[in-house]
Amino acid sequence: MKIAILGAGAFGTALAVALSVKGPVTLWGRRIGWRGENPRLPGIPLPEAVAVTDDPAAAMGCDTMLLAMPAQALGGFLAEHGPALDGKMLVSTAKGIDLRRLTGPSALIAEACPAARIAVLTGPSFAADIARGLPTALTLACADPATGQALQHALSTPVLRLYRTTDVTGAELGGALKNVIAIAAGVVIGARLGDSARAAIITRGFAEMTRLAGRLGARPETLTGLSGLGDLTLTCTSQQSRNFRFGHALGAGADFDAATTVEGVATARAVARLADRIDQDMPIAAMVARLADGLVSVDNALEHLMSRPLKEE
Ligand SMILES: NC(=O)C1=CN([C@@H]2O[C@H](COP(=O)(O)OP(=O)(O)OC[C@H]3O[C@@H](n4cnc5c(N)ncnc54)[C@H](OP(=O)(O)O)[C@@H]3O)[C@@H](O)[C@H]2O)C=CC1
Ligand SMILES: O=C(CO)COP(=O)(O)O
Repeated sequence: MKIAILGAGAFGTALAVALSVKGPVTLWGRRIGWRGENPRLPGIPLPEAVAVTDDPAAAMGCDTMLLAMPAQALGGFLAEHGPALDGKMLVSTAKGIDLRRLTGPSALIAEACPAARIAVLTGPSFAADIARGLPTALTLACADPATGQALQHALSTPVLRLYRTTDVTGAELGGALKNVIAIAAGVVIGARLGDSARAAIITRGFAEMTRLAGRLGARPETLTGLSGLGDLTLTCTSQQSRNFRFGHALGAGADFDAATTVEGVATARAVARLADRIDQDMPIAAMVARLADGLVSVDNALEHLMSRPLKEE
C-alpha cells in the first residue's frame, strides 16, 4: 500500500512519523509553513521517509489515504477533494460528529466518495505518544472485513497495535462522544469539585455514550473497547487532552487559546440536536453544550445535574 496522510496537524504528523518505519509516507497539509519539525508536534524531527507537501496532486498517486483533520473541517475538505479521492481506501481519524449533517466522518466520506472503501482509525492515543514511539493500541473499524484486515496489517507497527472491528458506527461514536465527556471531566476538576465527582461524570457519561450509540446501531462491546471506554479513560484523566484542558479552563474561569482544536465543543452541540431528534436523554452532553456556549454557569449546571429525579442506575 502507498500511504498518504491528508491533514498535517499534530495527529497526521504523528501517524506519518509512526508509519514511516514501514516505508515512505506522503504528508499533505493545505499550508505547510514549517520545515523539519511541525510546530503542532514540537520536539519531533520528521524522518526522511516522510515527504511533506502542500500539493494535493503529490498525494494522489497513493492508494490509501488517512484523513487526519478535525471533524468539522472534513465536509469542506471533501467538497473540494472528494472526486479525486473516490475509489481509494480512505481512513478517517476525526473524532467528532458533523454539526450540519449530524453524522460521523464515515457517512460524510461515503456521500462524497461513493466508490471508496472507508475505515475509521480511533482509540486512546495522544499524537505526542505515537510520535515518540510509545506503545499504543487502536481500533481499526471497517464494514468490509477484507479491507479491514488489509488496513490492520498495513497500519500496525511494532509499537502501534491495531485491533479490528466491523462496527464503524460504534467506533466513531465512541471517539466523538468521549471528547464531550472529557470536557465535563475537565470542568469538574477545574472547578475543584473533586476526583469523586470526576468518577461520577466518567461513569454516567459512559452510560450516556452507550445509550446514544446503542440507539444508533452500535454494538455494546465496541463501546467497552479501546475506541469507547479506553479513549474515555485516557481523555478524562490526562492534562495532555485538549478537550480536558478546555473543560478545566471553563471550570476554573480561565482563558483558553481559541486556535486549539477542541472537537468536543461542536460535537456536544451536534449531540444535543441529535438527542432531541431521536428523543434520547443526554443530560451531561447537553450541559457541556450549554456551558461551552456560555448559556449556563458551572454552579447552575451542577445544580441542574444533581437535582434530576433520583432513579435506578
Ligand atoms: N492530537 C491527538 O492527540 C489526536 C487527534 N485525533 C483526532 O485527529 C483529528 C485532527 O486532530 P489534530 O491533528 O490533533 O488537530 P490539529 O489542530 O493539530 O491540526 C488540525 C489540522 O487540520 C488541518 N485542517 C483544518 N481544516 C482543513 C481543511 N479544510 N483542509 C485541510 N486541512 C485542514 C489544519 O490545517 P491548518 O494548520 O492549515 O489550519 C491542521 O493541520 C481530530 O479529529 C482529533 O480528534 C485523534 C487522536 C489523537
Ligand atoms: O483523542 C485523543 C486521544 O485519544 C486526543 O484528545 P484531545 O483531542 O482531547 O487532545
